[in-house]
Amino acid sequence: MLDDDIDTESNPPLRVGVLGARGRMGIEVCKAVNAAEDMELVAMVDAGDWLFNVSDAGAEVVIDFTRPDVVMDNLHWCIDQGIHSVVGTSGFTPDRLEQLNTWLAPKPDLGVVIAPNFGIGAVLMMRFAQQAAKYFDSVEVIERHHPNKVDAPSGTAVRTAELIADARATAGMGAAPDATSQSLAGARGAEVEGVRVHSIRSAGSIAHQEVLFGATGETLVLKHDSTDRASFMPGVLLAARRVSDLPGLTFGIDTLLD
Ligand SMILES: NC(=O)C1=CN([C@@H]2O[C@H](COP(=O)(O)OP(=O)(O)OC[C@H]3O[C@@H](n4cnc5c(N)ncnc54)[C@H](OP(=O)(O)O)[C@@H]3O)[C@@H](O)[C@H]2O)C=CC1
Ligand SMILES: O=C(O)C1=N[C@H](C(=O)O)C[C@H](O)C1
Repeated sequence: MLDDDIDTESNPPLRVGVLGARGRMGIEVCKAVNAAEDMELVAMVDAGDWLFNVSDAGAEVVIDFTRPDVVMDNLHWCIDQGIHSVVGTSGFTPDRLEQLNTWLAPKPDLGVVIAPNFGIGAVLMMRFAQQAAKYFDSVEVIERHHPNKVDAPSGTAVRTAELIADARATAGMGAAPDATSQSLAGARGAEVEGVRVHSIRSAGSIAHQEVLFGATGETLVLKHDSTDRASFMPGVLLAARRVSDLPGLTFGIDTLLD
């Protein structure tokens, strides 16, 4: 559904390098790139491997699913090398995005696409949450992930909370009127721009989120489940195909879907 018209006759395959290639997402990305007729997987790099494997192999686009603590160094290197990047790794604060813009400034033709979530359903959930936000006084985000996730809250939950907070501010709404008092630290979750976010880590889970809205006499629950990491691949491949035509920094894949 997200496939572009792919002309494999006249165009040489897109040369792709994957960072974090031995991780949960990296393995899935390598599989998806290998299966894409218009792409060639030219480099697989994981912790301890030499980044220059990517440039030596002539990669045009790097796909990074590594860790929040290493992704900025990877991106700095890719930008220096003039390689476009598609990034799923979480942990992008406004400061980090500003830093990336500084690094990108002298490279006007280079593209970086960063998405908190490449799943189409998750992108729509965030969009719907943003639309619903101004109609409900109460809102909380509950995310659930596999037990080995390194960060909490998830990047998706943070982005969802930011979008909700923006929509509430635009509508002139204040903070949610609900009690924040707690007799045990953490019971009311973490606060992201005034929106409560709750993180669950559990065996048997992959990536799940609910956004719970409340108003007098009614609730609205937006729920999204990634039950397989394959769910992220159409979005990742779409971004890889488009990134060279998107100079500068693109945050989220919303604009690529419309
Ligand atoms: N945007 C999206 O749609 C999605 C985003 N994610 C995000 O992607 C990231 C990765 O998730 P996941 O695959 O589950 O994590 P994993 O821990 O399974 O994979 C990360 C891999 O990167 C490796 N790595 C560490 N440092 C480097 C480095 N400097 N260069 C290259 N590789 C390195 C790790 O090695 P080692 O284990 O030895 O450290 C590991 O193999 C997370 O931030 C997660 O939140 C996940 C799913 C979807
Ligand atoms: O670590 C994961 O698994 C995921 N990470 C991303 C996030 O932090 O939001 C995207 C998705 O939720 C899966």
